[in-house]
Amino acid sequence: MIILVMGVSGSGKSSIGQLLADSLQWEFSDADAFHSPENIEKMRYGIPLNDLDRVPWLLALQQAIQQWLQENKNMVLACSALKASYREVLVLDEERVILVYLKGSFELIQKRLQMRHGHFMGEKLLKSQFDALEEPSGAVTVDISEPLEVIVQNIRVSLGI
Ligand SMILES: Nc1ncnc2c1ncn2[C@@H]1O[C@H](COP(=O)(O)OP(=O)(O)OP(=O)(O)O)[C@@H](O)[C@H]1O
Ligand SMILES: O=C(O)[C@H](O)[C@@H](O)[C@H](O)[C@H](O)CO
Repeated sequence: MIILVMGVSGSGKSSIGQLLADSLQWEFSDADAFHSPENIEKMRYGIPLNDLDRVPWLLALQQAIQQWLQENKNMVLACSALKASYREVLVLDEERVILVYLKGSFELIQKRLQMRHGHFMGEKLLKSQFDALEEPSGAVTVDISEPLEVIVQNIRVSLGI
């Protein structure tokens, strides 16, 4: 099974995804590693990615997901997956690709991004992330104002794993 941890930049996908994977003793993958150098540069310069920029990235992720499913691998994938059309590319099997949505306010996430250093994605892009976000229906939704360990536990309880 693949747990796809989604949400805007700074919602905690990498932190929560890694902790969740550790607690389950599953592998963790971060969709940031699938971006082209051009996409990373764009974000570093504070330019939001558009739909076209995200196509090769989504297709590379789709290929990875397909392989994990074929291998019957248990994986946690951290990926923004902001729009419904992007999720359609990624959720290749509704029973085995499970969405976990990290939900939080603009203000809370902005504060966290202001404190985060050494990451190519700055606070400047947060508004564009919320503009692009189409909240998922039918996902496990968690409140990110809680401490990390509590969030991980809430996800595990909701998924029954
Ligand atoms: N529940 C939490 N409580 C306190 N701090 C948190 C929590 N979740 C995340 N953070 C902090 O908020 C910042 C953003 O988290 P993180 O980098 O995991 O988000 P992200 O969604 O992976 O971001 P991006 O998409 O930009 O890579 C980090 O500095 C992280 O330590
Ligand atoms: O779709 C997007 O705009 C991008 O995927 C971003 O969300 C970043 O990958 C990530 O969130 C920053 O690290």
